[in-house]
Amino acid sequence: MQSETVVVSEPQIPLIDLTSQKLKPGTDEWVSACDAVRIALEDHGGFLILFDEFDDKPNHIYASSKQLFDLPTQTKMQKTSDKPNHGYFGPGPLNPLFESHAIDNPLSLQVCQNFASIMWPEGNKSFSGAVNAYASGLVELDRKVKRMVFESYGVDSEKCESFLESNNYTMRLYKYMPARKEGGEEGIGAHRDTTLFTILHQQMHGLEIKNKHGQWVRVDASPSLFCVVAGDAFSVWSNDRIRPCTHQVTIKSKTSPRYSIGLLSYASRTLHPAEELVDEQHPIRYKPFNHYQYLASIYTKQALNSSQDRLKTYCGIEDINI
Ligand SMILES: O=C(O)CCC(=O)C(=O)O
Ligand SMILES: [Fe+2]
Repeated sequence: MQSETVVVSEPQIPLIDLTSQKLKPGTDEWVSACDAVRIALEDHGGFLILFDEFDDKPNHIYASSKQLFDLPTQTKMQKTSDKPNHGYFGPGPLNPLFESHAIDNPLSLQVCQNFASIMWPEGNKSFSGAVNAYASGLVELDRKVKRMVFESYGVDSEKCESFLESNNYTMRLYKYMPARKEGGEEGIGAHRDTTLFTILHQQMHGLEIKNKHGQWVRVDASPSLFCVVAGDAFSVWSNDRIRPCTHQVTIKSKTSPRYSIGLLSYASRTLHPAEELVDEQHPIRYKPFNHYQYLASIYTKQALNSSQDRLKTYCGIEDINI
């Protein structure tokens, strides 16, 4: 049953219902849903999902997130990462309202506990448990969506499972300070993610995604409403059948901070365009892709100042017919 709290202001982005009692693999409804997911991604690079297998975890995770962001800046900065773009971001001149933490491999309770013990020397079981449980629900959703895309493209399920095994997950917690201007303020500007997929959940509205008509679609907040956006790496796998979705966050509230959560997936092994998606009409578009090398390459000063398409610069193959 569709959750009563869901209101999508401008539903020009497909909304797919993956709530628990529906959609058993093998049924006609399942096959149509797989096609709907693929078409939404091909058309818009993203879509909205209703998913309700979280019980009351959203409240727990947001209470934990608030507790984390309330810590002193010095404490929060103690968490660093060897992986590019996987550390803590404090508010800066470019994004003055935005702050974010990354927890790499949140499916491991040990990792979540290690993170918590950097933030709270005595540990914080409630925090690590909430992050681990919410991440597990999001990973389940991510895998479901990817299986649906593979199935709709007719890619063998063994290949799909092997692809899923090679995905790395990072959970990001976000906080945005209230807007300082009448009419709202940019929380994070228009951008595309570098991931395979990013699954976003928000406690307060603010997320906007650009649909295939170039319109900004506002996504309302609800415990069971998620937004999937494809990132650069999925263009490589899909050989450009699926292009990344541009999105941004606009902060309207002048009183309350906005909290949101992202599950970001990365390829831990070299990624190649799927052979099923390469043919005469769709010549191969990308060379083998190393995700973490790619991240390291695009955050250099030179790359950040370049107007070229960052993915094509890194591993694009020129179309010999042009
Ligand atoms: O806060 C959100 O809803 C989205 C954040 C986002 O798009 C990002 O950090 O890449
Ligand atoms: Fe993003």
